Amino acid sequence: MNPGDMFAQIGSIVGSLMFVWAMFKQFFPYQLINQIEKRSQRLVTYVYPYIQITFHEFTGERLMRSEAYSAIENYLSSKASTQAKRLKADIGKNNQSLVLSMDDHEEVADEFNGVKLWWASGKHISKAQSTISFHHPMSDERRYYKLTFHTRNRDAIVGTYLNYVLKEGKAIKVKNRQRKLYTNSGSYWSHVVFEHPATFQTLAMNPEEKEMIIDDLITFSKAGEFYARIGRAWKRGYLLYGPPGTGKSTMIAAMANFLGYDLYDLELTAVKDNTELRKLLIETSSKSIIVIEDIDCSLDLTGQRRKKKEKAEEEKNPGKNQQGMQERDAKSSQVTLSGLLNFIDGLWSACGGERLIVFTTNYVEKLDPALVRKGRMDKHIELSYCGFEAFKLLAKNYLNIESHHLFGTICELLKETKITPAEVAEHLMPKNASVDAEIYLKSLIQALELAEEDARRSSA
Ligand SMILES: Nc1ncnc2c1ncn2[C@@H]1O[C@H](COP(=O)(O)OP(=O)(O)OP(=O)(O)O)[C@@H](O)[C@H]1O
Ligand SMILES: [Mg+2]
Repeated sequence: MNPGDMFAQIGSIVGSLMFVWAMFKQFFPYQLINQIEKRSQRLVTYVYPYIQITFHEFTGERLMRSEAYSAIENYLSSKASTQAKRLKADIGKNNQSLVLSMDDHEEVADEFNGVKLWWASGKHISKAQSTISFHHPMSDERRYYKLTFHTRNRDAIVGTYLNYVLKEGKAIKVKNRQRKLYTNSGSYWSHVVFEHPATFQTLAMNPEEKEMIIDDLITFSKAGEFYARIGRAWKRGYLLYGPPGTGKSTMIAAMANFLGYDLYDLELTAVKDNTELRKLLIETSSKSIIVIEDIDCSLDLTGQRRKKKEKAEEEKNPGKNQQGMQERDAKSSQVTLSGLLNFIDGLWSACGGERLIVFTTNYVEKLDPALVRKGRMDKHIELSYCGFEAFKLLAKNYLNIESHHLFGTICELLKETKITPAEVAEHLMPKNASVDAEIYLKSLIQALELAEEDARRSSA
């Protein structure tokens, strides 16, 4: 008998059995049917030693999309793109790249610590036509993922693997999300899409220092368990200082791009008091960088000290200074830097999730040493005038050259002149279609010579 005939016969036998079973069910008591079904289930488990777990797209409330389902979808997207034959493509949340996922009724295999398992995608189509489905013909399809694995691996899969899948899936989601730049007006955040092109590759600065910062960021972003173990908030403070145009803001954008974090640009002068500040800080999400630019301008950094001094004077000459103090209090924002730092310590310990806080200033010497001591701000980074290494990177980025006979002259001039990367970039910026590097380099040399002469004249 050929296989075709054999299957045809088996098919007809199964068909007749099912018919008999349906008849049987109508005439015999419910308890008996239940018993038979239970036993046959046990027999199937014996012959088919695999466990299946189903993850539905919508759980509980019909319209709540399951978090597990979307994490699995993200997790499987890379596997699907290499294994599945039928894929679905959609534009990602960042609006920039296509995200692939497996189409319905596809299967991909995965391996975890030597255990093999299979993921299959499927969908149920509900027959009931609801009013919703009239407008959204797709809404009656309920998708799901089914995980199949051998019974003997139950502990490894249920215990470790599933957690691993969820964690990975969520991490991929964070990486693919569209990032935002938040700014506050008063005590409300509003946001725009964050699409700053700055990266550490394009940031001109001392290469070793850059490497150190990148290492620091990587260590921080992976240290969740460490911070939890030592019982501290998962946060890190940076103070970026240096003259205008040395790349402080650019570095913040590069940090956000590198870590895939959102940016919160906190304008402290718009914040009325500490209560508003607390509200704003509580509303920041995890995986974000809170930026406070020019702290020396936005806060009365020496406020507490001055008040102490005035208080002492007030005690000496009662009545004399009172009016002045009240006026100043009313005028300036009531937010203090120490208040801010205390909030951050207290609040974020309770919120969880990683956050960076970055302060920038042009005048580091103006800051109260007690407030910027290590521990409060973990890392102080100086961004300074353009050195030769930084210049070479700018020349490569702007003019696409790695060496030139004028580099020697520029190297010498840079040693004696203070010029910011922003100014150098200005000279190297292509101004017309012809990209003759020499013209731009000569213009830079001219500017450097002028600056050098100025410096010599003013010191004389
Ligand atoms: N280190 C750098 N590497 C590459 N480009 C830079 C660098 N520094 C400055 N630039 C260029 O100069 C412009 C101004 O830099 P940026 O705004 O980062 O300076 P800043 O230090 O934040 O200045 P400010 O103190 O005035 O806020 C940037 O758009 C960038 O193109
Ligand atoms: Mg800036």
